Amino acid sequence: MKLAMVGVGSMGEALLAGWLASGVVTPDEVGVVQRTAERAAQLGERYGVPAVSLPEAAAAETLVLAVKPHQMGGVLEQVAGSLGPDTLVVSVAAGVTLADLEGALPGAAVIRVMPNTPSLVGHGMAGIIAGTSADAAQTGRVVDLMRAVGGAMITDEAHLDALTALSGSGPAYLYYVAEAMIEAGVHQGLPRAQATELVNQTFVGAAAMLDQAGESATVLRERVTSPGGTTAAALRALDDHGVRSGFLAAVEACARRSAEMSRRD
Ligand SMILES: NC(=O)C1=CN([C@@H]2O[C@H](COP(=O)(O)OP(=O)(O)OC[C@H]3O[C@@H](n4cnc5c(N)ncnc54)[C@H](O)[C@@H]3O)[C@@H](O)[C@H]2O)C=CC1
Ligand SMILES: O=C(O)[C@@H]1CCC=N1
Repeated sequence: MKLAMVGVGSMGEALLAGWLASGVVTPDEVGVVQRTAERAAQLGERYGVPAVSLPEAAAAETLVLAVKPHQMGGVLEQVAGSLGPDTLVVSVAAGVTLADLEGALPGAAVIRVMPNTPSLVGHGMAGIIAGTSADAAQTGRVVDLMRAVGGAMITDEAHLDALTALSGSGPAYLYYVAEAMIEAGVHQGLPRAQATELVNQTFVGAAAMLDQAGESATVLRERVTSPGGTTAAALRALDDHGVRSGFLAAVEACARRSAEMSRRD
């Protein structure tokens, strides 16, 4: 088996669907471990991937662990007993350190990844940290997997809390802003469906500009802001309401929480 996944929830399914859509793996090369037969059947129907046992998964070329952080201890214990000699273990869990993973799986090649859910549509962003026993070819394999569903950045564990606070949790901040803008449009008297279309497409357009226009966010914002015009009035209101410092505080809180989770015992 080329790739097995334990825990196919929000993040696991985003990765699985993205990888299958990209063709980097095919359904016959994949196995999923699920807790309920119902969910396993659903994934089989949706993606054509078979359910496998945990020992079978633990012998795969690449074993992706995508359970919640507090579920990881139990899963690692089970994996340890049947890990294949050449199996590369990839954990996407926040707050489960390389030391935790390598302590539970002595001698195993382990790589930590912090992905995000836009992997589902091929626009993810992932931070990648190789453990002490992972070689360059194994790291390259994970980089290829993550590039198949978006961007990938090799980093070190010291930067992972900050990376989590930007790209790991970041999509939620943008959805939050989108929700607030839609609500504001409704307050202005627009039908909700129209407000939603206007906001969603504005996000798509602004994201494409950040990606493709070759200009910084600052330059792009300045181009929208006519002196003394409507945008300047709006941005002034955002500053008056502390939105910029709200984002600084949010990123700090996220990074702090990520660090706390890594220290739990
Ligand atoms: N949701 C997100 O945007 C991101 C999540 N992550 C990480 O991904 C991991 C999963 O998060 P979510 O997908 O949001 O959680 P989730 O709760 O949606 O998914 C976890 C899945 O694991 C399954 N599971 C639990 N124990 C299992 C076991 N022993 N055997 C087989 N399956 C088992 C659950 O049934 C569930 O489907 C977490 O560690 C999180 O830190 C990382 C980056 C982004
Ligand atoms: O909220 C969380 O803990 C996970 C990790 C990054 C995004 N979601």
